[in-house]
Amino acid sequence: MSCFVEIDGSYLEGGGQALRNALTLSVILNRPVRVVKIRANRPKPGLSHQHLHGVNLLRDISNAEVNGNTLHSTELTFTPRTIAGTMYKVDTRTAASITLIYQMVMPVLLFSGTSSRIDVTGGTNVSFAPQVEYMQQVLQPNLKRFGVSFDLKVLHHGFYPRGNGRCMLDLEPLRSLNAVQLNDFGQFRSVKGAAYYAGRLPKCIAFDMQHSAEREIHRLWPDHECNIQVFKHPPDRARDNGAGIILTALTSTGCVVGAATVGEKNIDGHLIGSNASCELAGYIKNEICVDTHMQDQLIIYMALASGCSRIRAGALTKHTRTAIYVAEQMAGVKFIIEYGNFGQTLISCEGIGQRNAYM
Ligand SMILES: Nc1ncnc2c1ncn2[C@@H]1O[C@H](COP(=O)(O)OP(=O)(O)OP(=O)(O)O)[C@@H](O)[C@H]1O
Repeated sequence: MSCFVEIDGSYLEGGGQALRNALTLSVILNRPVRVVKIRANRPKPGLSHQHLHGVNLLRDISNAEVNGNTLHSTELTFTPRTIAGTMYKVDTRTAASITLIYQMVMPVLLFSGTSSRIDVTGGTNVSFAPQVEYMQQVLQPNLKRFGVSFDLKVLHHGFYPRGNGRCMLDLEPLRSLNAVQLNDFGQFRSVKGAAYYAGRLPKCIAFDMQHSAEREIHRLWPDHECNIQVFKHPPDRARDNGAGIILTALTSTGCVVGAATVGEKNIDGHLIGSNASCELAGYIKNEICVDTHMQDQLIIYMALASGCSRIRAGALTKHTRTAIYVAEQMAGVKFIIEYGNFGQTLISCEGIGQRNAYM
């Protein structure tokens, strides 16, 4: 009988997330894994640069035996041996998302015996991935509740198609993860945000994003603070053209929900600002504690935590269902979903209480 847990990479979302979560849990739980039909639902299936660099970084961290770690590979086996936290450096030479590489290795390094520093060159603000500012402003406060402490520095911003961004992630290990209760929205307090532009793009793009977003929030909540700063990344910190917006809403109970959009070709600043603010307004109106993108990113932490975590989210995304599928297969946990009004869901899970074997 095979000693590998088999994960179907085509299940539901069928993107890179099943692969990332499967390998991350494989290392933490020391369970060999085989991932088949990798990214089967994407136009170019198999491992792309981002996934391959993530796999190879995890291989180095865990001294794993890996088969199938080549570009476009649709199947791989991964047998981890250890967790070695220290300094690692990755240069993707593309605009591969830096934050998605961090998404893959961060939970693992929490269970190592020492502090780690991961220096990655790639894309800092690219579509279909968390922007670095989202990681700093939304992921960080949410993970803090689990007891996670990290510092993310952006040395250089990098956009599609050239990349050239560079970040440094410093991470402290922990003994175990706390369970979290992220189900009390409390009172909406304020919106903060940043509209940025870089390279040869005109500043009106950022002002359009700012005006549209502020107008929408002020229209709905005229008495609440809404402060969106406009700024240009200086040329020594961002060589190429790029623009985007990051908004966060804060509540009296410490919930932080975010909406972040990166500008693509023919950027319409008004449209970007209004899309991001409408998304954020939806969370505030429906008292959602965990935004659409944070949902799937917290599943792995809930599965590993000591005790029962509960998060109040909006409609479940395919990414979240995929993350739940992988966590249930790999860690033997069970996620319970309760449905409320206005598309709200309460996601709960009794975590396995994973202990750090190196501390
Ligand atoms: N605007 C956004 N803000 C924050 N997080 C985001 C945003 N867009 C996507 N994400 C997150 O990025 C991750 C994307 O996972 P997904 O599997 O789709 O990407 P991927 O690995 O690049 O694979 P693929 O290329 O197969 O789509 C998810 O965790 C998702 O929540």
